[in-house]
Amino acid sequence: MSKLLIEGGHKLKGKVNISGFKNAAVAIIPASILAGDMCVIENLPSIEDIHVLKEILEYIGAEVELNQEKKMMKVNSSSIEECFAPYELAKRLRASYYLLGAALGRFKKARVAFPGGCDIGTRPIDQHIKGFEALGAKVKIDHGIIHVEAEELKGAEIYLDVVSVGATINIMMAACRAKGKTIIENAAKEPHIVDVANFLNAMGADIRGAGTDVIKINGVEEMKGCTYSVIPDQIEAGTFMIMAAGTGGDVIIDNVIPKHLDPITAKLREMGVEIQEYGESLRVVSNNKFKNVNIKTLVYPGFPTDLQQPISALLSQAEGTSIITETIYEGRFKHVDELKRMGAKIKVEGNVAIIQGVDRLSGAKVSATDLRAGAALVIAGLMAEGVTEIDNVHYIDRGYEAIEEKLLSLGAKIKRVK
Ligand SMILES: CC(=O)N[C@H]1[C@@H](OP(=O)(O)OP(=O)(O)OC[C@H]2O[C@@H](n3ccc(=O)[nH]c3=O)[C@H](O)[C@@H]2O)O[C@H](CO)[C@@H](O)[C@@H]1O
Ligand SMILES: C=C(OP(=O)(O)O)C(=O)O
Repeated sequence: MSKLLIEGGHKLKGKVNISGFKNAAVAIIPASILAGDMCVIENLPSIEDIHVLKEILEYIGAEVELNQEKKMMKVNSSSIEECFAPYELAKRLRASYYLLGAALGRFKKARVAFPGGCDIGTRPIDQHIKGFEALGAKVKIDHGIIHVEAEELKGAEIYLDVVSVGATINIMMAACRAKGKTIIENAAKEPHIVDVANFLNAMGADIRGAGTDVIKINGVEEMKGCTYSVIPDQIEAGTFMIMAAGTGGDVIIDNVIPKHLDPITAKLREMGVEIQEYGESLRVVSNNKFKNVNIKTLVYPGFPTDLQQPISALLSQAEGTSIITETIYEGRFKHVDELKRMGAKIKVEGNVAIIQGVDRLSGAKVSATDLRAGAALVIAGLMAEGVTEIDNVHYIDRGYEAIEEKLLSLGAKIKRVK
């Protein structure tokens, strides 16, 4: 088991390159099986979730070559005959459920055990099921396995009761191979929805409207392989912006799509952080003094829930009282008890965290309870006086490529120990 040791109080300076978007990549890899052909996926982040997906695709019979140096994966899915992802594999990440939509589209059938992912509250899949059923599939849950099967998939109008990233992507994938037109209303608009739709279109799908709340998909008879490059990681970029701010740093966050970062940029500016935008990069300059702000997590283009935990670490050193309202996941405050070990003053009442800023956090032994909780603790460790020791680093490795190397190159004092 690895731990991260961080000596706080060092200003981050320099330039950091943002990797490919985890949440887009983990959908694009399963989506690649829709074609039954060779797909080349570029700009992949080197993170644990990608390795797990490689194992799953190989298990179901695909030929997969992952070139870490080139950040590229080749998937030849022509040899897959059916899709069964057992518990041991499916539970290792959330995105295993994308095999349902992709395999339903291609084979009209799939069996996938319930997915895993971060424990941040209840994560139902009723909207995925509603979408598959609307397309004509029968869905059965038996001994922890989700079975989907259709004689024929037919385009349908589907109104999502809840705006769901996963359900939007899953339905979009299955609908690519349905007969006729599917319309998803109240669809999610996150940047990775657009990226997955662009990838599917590059494979020959006919999807319009991704990025708005109405997505129209005309089913196609055939799809083909393609080469595609994943967009930069909005959440990794936001995390580094917060790290730069929290250390009173001056950092260029390179290889980003600044528009995707607008909700974070706006909040950091409100807190008094200076942010300049240049084409594909942002410069974050901070004087280490932060005004209190209120934040409500919302679907895109609102403030992303995935950055709620990281920014709460920063707010723990802001002037006065800040209030965070978490509207997406009721269990996303597990990091608060860990921040309290470091001297943060935070009270959680239901889905609201009331943060009373303190002058300085102090390094302590803490534990990552999930991916973004881990990121929050790294931020707290960088800001704190003394040494912070973070265990359960495997959560962080699920979603951040080479976090300590990137931080070391910016002047942080961080080391991984076994
Ligand atoms: C791999 C991936 O991309 N993960 C992201 C994805 O997760 P994920 O796709 O699982 O999250 P959803 O967008 O589906 O969930 C949003 C909300 O909808 C609810 N819901 C969802 C599906 C459903 O069938 N029924 C239902 O009620 C969930 O409980 C939650 O409250 O979007 C989340 C919200 O931006 C992010 O935190 C995750 O990082
Ligand atoms: C919650 C997250 O991931 P997942 O949905 O893969 O658990 C995340 O990326 O913050």
